[in-house]
Amino acid sequence: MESSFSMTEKDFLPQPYTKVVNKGSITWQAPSNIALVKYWGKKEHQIPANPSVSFTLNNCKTTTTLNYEKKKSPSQDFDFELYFEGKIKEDFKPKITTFFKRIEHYCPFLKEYHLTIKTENSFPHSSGIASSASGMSALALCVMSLEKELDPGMAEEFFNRKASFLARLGSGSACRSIKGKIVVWGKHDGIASSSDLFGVEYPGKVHEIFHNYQDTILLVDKGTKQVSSSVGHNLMHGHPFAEARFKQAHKNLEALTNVFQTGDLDDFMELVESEALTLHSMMMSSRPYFILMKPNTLEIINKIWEYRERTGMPICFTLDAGANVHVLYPEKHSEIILEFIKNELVAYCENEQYLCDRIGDGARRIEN
Ligand SMILES: Nc1ncnc2c1ncn2[C@@H]1O[C@H](COP(=O)(O)OP(=O)(O)OP(=O)(O)O)[C@@H](O)[C@H]1O
Ligand SMILES: C[C@@](O)(CCOP(=O)(O)OP(=O)(O)O)CC(=O)O
Repeated sequence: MESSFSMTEKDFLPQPYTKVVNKGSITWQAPSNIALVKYWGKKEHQIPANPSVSFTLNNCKTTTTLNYEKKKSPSQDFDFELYFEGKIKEDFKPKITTFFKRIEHYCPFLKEYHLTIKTENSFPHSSGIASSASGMSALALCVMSLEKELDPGMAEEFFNRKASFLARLGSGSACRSIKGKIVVWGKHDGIASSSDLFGVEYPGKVHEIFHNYQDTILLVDKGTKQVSSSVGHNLMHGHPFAEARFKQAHKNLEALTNVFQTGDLDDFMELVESEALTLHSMMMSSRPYFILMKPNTLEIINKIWEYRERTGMPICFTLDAGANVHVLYPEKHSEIILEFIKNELVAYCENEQYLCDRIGDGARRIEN
C-alpha cells in the first residue's frame, strides 16, 4: 500500500470485487473521541481547515449492526431503514443519506443492497459528546466489512485507512474514532504521516503519564444543542479571526507533540484549556454568534481552577461544541480527583449525571 503521505482520493476507489455476497450481518462498536486541538472550520469535501488531535475514548461508544440483503437489481436511491435504540429514527436518516451519497463513488455496491441499520449509543446524542463521531465511524466500519466480504484480499491497514476516510465523509471528527489511543487528522508538517483525508495514530513517543488518561464527562445539559457542529464549521468562512485560529492550531499541535514526549502536565493543561476556550470564542465571535456554554459550565470551570490552585492536582477541562465539560486527569490521581468531582462538581450536572471514561484503543468488531 502507498505510504499515507502520498495517498489521494483515487486510492480509495474500489478494486474489482472477487466475490458475490447475498446476505449477512455485521456489527461494530466504535468509540467517541475528545479533541485536544480542535477541528473547527472546513473546506469543501470535508477537508479540515486545520489539523486536530484527539484522545480516543473507551466507554462512550456506538454499537451498530448492518444487515444487508442483495436486491434483484440496484435501486436509484439508497434503500435503508434506521433503528436507533430499537425504534425507527427518521431524523437521523438525512445525515446518513448524505453520508451514503458522499461515499457512493468509493463504495458503489451500496445501492445493490437493502440495508437495515440498528444502532445505539452509550451516551446522550447531539449534546457535544461527539455522537456523530462514534455513530459515523461505526457505520463506516460496517460498510468496510461489507466491502471486505466482496474483496476478501483487502489488507488490514488499507481497511482501517479507508474506514477512517469514509467516516470523515460522514462527520469530520469521526475519522479519529477508528483507532486509539491518540489520533491526528489534518496535514501538519511536524507529523509526516498526517493527512487531510483520514486520521492516523499519533506516531511519536507518548509519555507514560498519558497512557491511561481519564476523562470524566459532566453532563451539564443533555438536551440537543441549538447549533450543530456542521453549521458552526461553516461560520468560520469569512470569520474575522479564522486565519489566525488555523495558524494557532498548527502551533498548538506542535507544542502538544513536545508535551506528549516530556509529560509536562502544566503545559498540557494550559494548551488543552486554551484550545477549548478558543473553540467557544470562535462561536461567540462568528456572525451569527452563539453561546453553547451554560452557566453551570462556567461554574465547573471556576471550581476546577480553584481546586487546582488549592491542591496542585493536575486536573483540567476541555469542551466540545456543547455545554458538557470533559474533566481530564492522569489515572494515578483518579481516586482523589473523583472524590472532588463527586463532592463539588456533580451538583452542577443535569440530574447529577456524569460519565467516567478514559483513553481507549479504538473500534472493535463484534461477532454476530
Ligand atoms: N448511533 C448513531 N448512528 C448514526 N448517526 C448518529 C448516531 N448518533 C448520532 N448520530 C448523528 O449525529 C448527530 C449528532 O451530531 P452533532 O454533531 O450535532 O452532535 P454531537 O455529535 O453530539 O456533538 P459534536 O459537536 O461534539 O460532534 C445526530 O443528529 C445524528 O444524525
Ligand atoms: C467541536 C468539535 O467536536 C467539532 C466536531 O465537528 P464534527 O466532526 O461533528 O463536524 P462535521 O464534520 O460537520 O460532522 C471539535 C473536534 O472534535 O475536533
